Amino acid sequence: MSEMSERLLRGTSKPCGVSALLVLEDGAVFRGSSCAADGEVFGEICFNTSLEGYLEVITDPSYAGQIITMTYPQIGNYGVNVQDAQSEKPALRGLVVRDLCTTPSNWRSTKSLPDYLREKNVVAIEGVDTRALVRHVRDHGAQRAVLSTLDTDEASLLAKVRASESIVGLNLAATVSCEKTYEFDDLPERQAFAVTSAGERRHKVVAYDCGAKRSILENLLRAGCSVVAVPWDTPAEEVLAMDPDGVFLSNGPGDPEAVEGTYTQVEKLLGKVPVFGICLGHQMICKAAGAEIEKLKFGHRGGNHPVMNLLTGRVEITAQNHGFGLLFPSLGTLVPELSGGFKGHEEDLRFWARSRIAPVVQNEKFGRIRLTHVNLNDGTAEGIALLDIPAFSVQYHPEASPGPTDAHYLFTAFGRLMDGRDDYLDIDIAADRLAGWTFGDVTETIEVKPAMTEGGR
Ligand SMILES: NC(=O)CC[C@H](N)C(=O)O
Repeated sequence: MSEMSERLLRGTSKPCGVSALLVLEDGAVFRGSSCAADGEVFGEICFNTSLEGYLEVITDPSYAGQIITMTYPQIGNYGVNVQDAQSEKPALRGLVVRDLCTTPSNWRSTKSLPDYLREKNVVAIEGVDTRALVRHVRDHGAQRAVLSTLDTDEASLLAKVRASESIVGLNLAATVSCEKTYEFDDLPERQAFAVTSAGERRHKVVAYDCGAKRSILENLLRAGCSVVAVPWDTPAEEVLAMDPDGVFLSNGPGDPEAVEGTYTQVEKLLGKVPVFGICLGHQMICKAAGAEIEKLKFGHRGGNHPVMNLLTGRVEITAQNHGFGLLFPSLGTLVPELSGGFKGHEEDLRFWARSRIAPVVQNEKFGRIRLTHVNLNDGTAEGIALLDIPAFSVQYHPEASPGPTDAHYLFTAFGRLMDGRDDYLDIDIAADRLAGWTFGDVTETIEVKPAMTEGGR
């Protein structure tokens, strides 16, 4: 066979590296070559369908405890721009790709992705049939996995993975939270935003950092907040003593049940100060309200998840990264007069999207809670708003990074909530975006720069 046809068969133009093995707990084996640091790592296998934004994914602290598979076949093409990183140190356990690019081309790139991964000691495998792997995970569900460049014996790795720790029940947020309280005041100029500087500081926000992506904190600055980040288990009394206008609950990794140190504090904060939660932060509000959280079969991770905003009927294309989700009926009993006359819960929440109704439940602790957002792919809950208390949250990522920016209006909404407005979620999403994410009331005209995607790519 010619060298070229061999390359075509392997789907990569690089010589084979050290052999590496990915073994799942159900016995599935995927062979490939080591393409970054050497080692043996254990974690939950998951996949992300984003077409770009690999550095943001790799550095998102929410991936602690997980081995990520990127479904896009070539990863690393535009190299590494450290400004895109969401944290200093990747928290993921390992990376699986079809083909890792060693010769990037982009004016913003300072190094290749394999060099960055080696520098950060991330174990990675390439040459894997990622389509087969993703189909396997979709059919058989998320599970424990081991990725090794040291041991290439399938039986030995299978025994090790079966003896490894599951992320269910583990408090991973504690491992990526900040150690002490700090002020976040760092807004690098990004090409993608018409608004490159922090807004006028109108609100003081205390942010629970359970592994916050920096772009979320940056967006709070753009939205006119000053931001003080506190560790995941900071007592509510300490937070209230700082006299904030609002409390933000960040994203974070792992099983929300295990993050009791946060949600028990959130329970005390709700009703005393406006609260906004994203992803794990959303789950913390749900847990504080006594709701049940389910583990999804294989999670939502990618940049094109359609979500309907039930208040407006508009569909947002959203960035997502979660493996657990709210069971909406567990929040309380349906209030028929606020739910289009319907008396019973629907398991598939797309029923409400089809009916164009944003149903309301009566929660034992916090009164009326409205379902505001529904995932149109699988009918799971994506957002809630408390009606008797100033608080709302979404399961997806309005900050994107990476992903579409349709949901940036939620940062505007948080500002309006802190202003005491009842109509805080009543925002013309398109106008909000076109204003270049001014995060204020969209009355002034602002020059919109042509690059409208995160990172200017
Ligand atoms: N990005 C996040 O905050 C993830 C939330 C949670 N750890 C989950 O996987 O469901």
